[in-house]
Amino acid sequence: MSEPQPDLKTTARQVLRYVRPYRWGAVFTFLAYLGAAITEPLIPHLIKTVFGEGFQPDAFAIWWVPVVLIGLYIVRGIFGFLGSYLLSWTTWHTVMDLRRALAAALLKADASVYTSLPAGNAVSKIVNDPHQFMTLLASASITVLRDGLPTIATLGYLLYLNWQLTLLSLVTLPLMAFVMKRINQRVQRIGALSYDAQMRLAAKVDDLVRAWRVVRSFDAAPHEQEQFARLSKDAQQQALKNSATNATIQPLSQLVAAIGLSLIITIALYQARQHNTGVGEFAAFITGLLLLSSRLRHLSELSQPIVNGLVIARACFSLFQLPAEPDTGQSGLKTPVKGELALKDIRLQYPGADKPALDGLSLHIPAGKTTALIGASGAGKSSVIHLLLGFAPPDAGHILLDGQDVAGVRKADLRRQFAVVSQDIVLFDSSIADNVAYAQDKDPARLEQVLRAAHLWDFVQSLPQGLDTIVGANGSKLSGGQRQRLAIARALYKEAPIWVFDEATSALDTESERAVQQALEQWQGKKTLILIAHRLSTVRAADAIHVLAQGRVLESGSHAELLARGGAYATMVQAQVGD
Ligand SMILES: Nc1ncnc2c1ncn2[C@@H]1O[C@H](COP(=O)(O)OP(=O)(O)OP(=O)(O)O)[C@@H](O)[C@H]1O
Repeated sequence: MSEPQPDLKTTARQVLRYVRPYRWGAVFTFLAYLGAAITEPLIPHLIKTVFGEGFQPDAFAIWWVPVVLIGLYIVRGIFGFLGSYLLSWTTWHTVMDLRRALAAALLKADASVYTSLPAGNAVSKIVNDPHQFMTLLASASITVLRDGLPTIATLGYLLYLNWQLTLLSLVTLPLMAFVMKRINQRVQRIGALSYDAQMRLAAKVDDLVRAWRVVRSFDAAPHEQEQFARLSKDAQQQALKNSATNATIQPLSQLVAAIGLSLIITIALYQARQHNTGVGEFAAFITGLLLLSSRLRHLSELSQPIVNGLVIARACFSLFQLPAEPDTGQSGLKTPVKGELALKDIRLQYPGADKPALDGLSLHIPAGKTTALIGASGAGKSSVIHLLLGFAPPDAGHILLDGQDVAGVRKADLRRQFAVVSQDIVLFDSSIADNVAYAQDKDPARLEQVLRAAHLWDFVQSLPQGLDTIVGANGSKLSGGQRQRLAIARALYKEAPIWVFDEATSALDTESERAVQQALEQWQGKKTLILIAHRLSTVRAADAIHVLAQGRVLESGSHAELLARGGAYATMVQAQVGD
């Protein structure tokens, strides 16, 4: 996310693209505010009539004044309501589309993105930012409509009353424009710094929630509090700088307006004395001018929400620049997929790593058999799974599924063949049934079958809400073993020919693990099972065991064969038995 930032005009065009589908909302908002604006010059006109004619005995009936005035404000009120409701309608529809598009960009981002994007920042960018910048931009549009349209109307009326004087009153505009330009540049720079400071704060809060157990067990609350306070102070300082810059806008614009206004009133008064203009016309002109100057002041303060809003929009749109996961595969898989895998001379080096994770690895995983991958931590076992699922392409070598090179296969087709229980269990804050039948239809009979196989059925039955029990954020209401078993049930529920269990039973007691293994026997011969485990008792019944070391296969065979060989596997078994 360190590419050069687009300028704010590009960002503004991008925002407008999202508003375009709701342009009729914007058009009707405009019309409502136009209606309200048209009533504006009627006020000085009314004053002119009251002052100019109202004091003569044969003038209009007195009751006419309250009727017209109240009527005028009722009409203004209706237009005002419609204007602000329609603007909200347009804004919220745009926010919804923006959020959808941002979430879509995140969902198709490359796997590498997820190692560098803090979840808190993603939340902020997708949930908060669109609302925040659209609110700022909408408030700016309201000012444009509420103040811009009456400005034009009043200006027209003033030109009609006294065009020379009106033109003279516009001399302060270039001065105002110059002052605003200088301030805007500063608002833009400091706004971006303030946004970054807030993102760092969001990332910290994300850490605090995720790591609460570590924080407490290390008694590190004061340490975290101190770090949070530092980041928070940083954000506050940037925000204050931002406010200070924004706050200079008002006094400066008022000063410029006051200069212009005093000039005009003096000249108008002089003209009135010279030409003996009526009191009514003078009063109308000054009232109009005062209304105009306050409107113009509001308009001059407009740049602040616009620049601030666009700075946030630009930062939020950085999600659109995330590299999407490449999916160059064109073909599907030949069905039915049996689930035979072959890895040939595979090399994989993660970006930024100084040595390859897999280095000339070759493996054959027969269909319908249980294949175990074992080896020391960092040997490359999970990296094999990373590649099998197409999260990254190998730097060299080929992966074949049923003899077909997967490089040419569409990612979705490939991934449909795998059901994975990974080392880090991820559960959704939803019901047990939702977690098991994730993104699929719920079939009660199958739910029971897989929950029984995962040795979790009795537990689910004992819960008052049963399958509808909500498991909490990432399954926080379950024990470690229950979370693992739920993840196993989810994998079993998916109709995939290949199952991958990466340390899937590490949190289970021996008895539960054995029960799960026995239950899995009903699928024996029908599924390809890849087991990764540190606990060697978990893999001893596997059809083939491959020992990995430093990204390649060290030795392969069944439990008995490897024991007989007396190599690395035999040493590992002895060490664990010794333990
Ligand atoms: N995203 C990543 N970026 C950089 N290096 C990585 C990344 N993921 C893994 N590695 C490195 O690749 C090597 C192999 O890691 P891998 O996770 O495949 O090992 P493993 O055998 O599964 O280990 P364990 O038994 O501890 O899970 C390690 O040296 C690790 O540091």
